Amino acid sequence: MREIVLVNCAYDRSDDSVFTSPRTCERITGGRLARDRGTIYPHVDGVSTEHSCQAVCLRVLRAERRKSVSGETVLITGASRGIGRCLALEFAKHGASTIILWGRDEEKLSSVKKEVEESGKARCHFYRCDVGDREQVYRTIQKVQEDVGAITILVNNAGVVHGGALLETKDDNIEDTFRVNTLSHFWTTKSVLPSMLANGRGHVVGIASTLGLFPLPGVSDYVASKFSVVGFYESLAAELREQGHRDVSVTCMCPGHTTTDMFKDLTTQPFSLTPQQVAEQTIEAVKTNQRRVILPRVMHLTWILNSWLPGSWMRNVLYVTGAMKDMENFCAKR
Ligand SMILES: NC(=O)C1=CN([C@@H]2O[C@H](COP(=O)(O)OP(=O)(O)OC[C@H]3O[C@@H](n4cnc5c(N)ncnc54)[C@H](OP(=O)(O)O)[C@@H]3O)[C@@H](O)[C@H]2O)C=CC1
Ligand SMILES: CC1=C(/C=C/C(C)=C/C=C/C(C)=C/C=O)C(C)(C)CCC1
Repeated sequence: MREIVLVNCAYDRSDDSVFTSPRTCERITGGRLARDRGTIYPHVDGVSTEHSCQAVCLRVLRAERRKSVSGETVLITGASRGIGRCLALEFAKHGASTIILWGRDEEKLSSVKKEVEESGKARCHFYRCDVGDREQVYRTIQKVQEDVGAITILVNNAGVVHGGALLETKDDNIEDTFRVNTLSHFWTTKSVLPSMLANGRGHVVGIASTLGLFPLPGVSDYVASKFSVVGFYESLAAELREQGHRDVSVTCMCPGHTTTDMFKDLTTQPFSLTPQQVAEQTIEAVKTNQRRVILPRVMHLTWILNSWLPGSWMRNVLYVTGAMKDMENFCAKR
């Protein structure tokens, strides 16, 4: 691990990154750190200020912190299709030794297992598990640990959307949304965390959504479930840090609209992502220990403006871009 002293930096509290100033870093530190000018260091430890620092030295442990996923045992929920399937293939491509797929459709899981095994050297197993059922999650995790051993990377990806205006949404659907999109993250994480802490090695990843940061109309249960899950990862990251467990990391991914089955009726979205892009960025986030990732990056702006500007701003943008019409169609089909 390399230790660098950075001078004249800005610290971004949202993702723990430090930006070095392009001009003054060189002047103050001399030639030694010239190559660090204008660099962004993600996920920096040991920063005690939240503001721009003028000529303040920060001790930064970095670069060699970048980890590899090679040899890891990765459990992915909701891996039968969409983002989960791409995550399985991508982890295999990046050298994970064992991939464990969870879902409810055994036929589809079996076909993803085949794809993973054909794509490289990873071993792959699949288990039928409804993540919305707490007892099933506990039973299945135990079976996985007996069959395969300790899970070192957990990706909570499974999700559902029912959608529709609140008064037209069935109570059962609201409960299902919370069971799958939110509560399941508690059950799976509680099950794998003890072995991660005991082994001093692990990473818990949650696939949340930009809808966990700002709302859209017509999907209030989905939005609320994602806001909750973003809160879960924020709090868990803080808790592990406070307890001194620096070898177990937490990442919360917040992708915007992605071209899978889930929101396939949102047809005219600008800035849509492919599931492959989300999978690639997730692996990059794991390797660089990022706590929260918002995709595409332009959505940072939406999130900030939504907090600062009146609600009518967002409404107008959604009308002008056609996103509101799309949401209406989406709801009408539910
Ligand atoms: N699509 C989008 O625009 C975005 C999606 N996301 C999030 O990404 C994640 C993946 O979504 P995406 O790939 O698009 O969706 P898909 O609908 O394509 O896939 C959802 C996956 O979740 C699984 N799943 C659903 N319910 C359960 C359950 N009760 N138990 C176990 N598995 C279950 C499905 O498996 P099964 O075969 O069992 O149904 C499927 O594998 C979700 O959490 C979603 O909220 C985030 C941002 C944008
Ligand atoms: C807010 C906003 C937009 C729409 C975002 C949408 C429609 C996001 C959908 C996200 C989904 C479906 C997430 C699922 O989890 C635009 C038009 C890009 C312009 C900038 C402001």
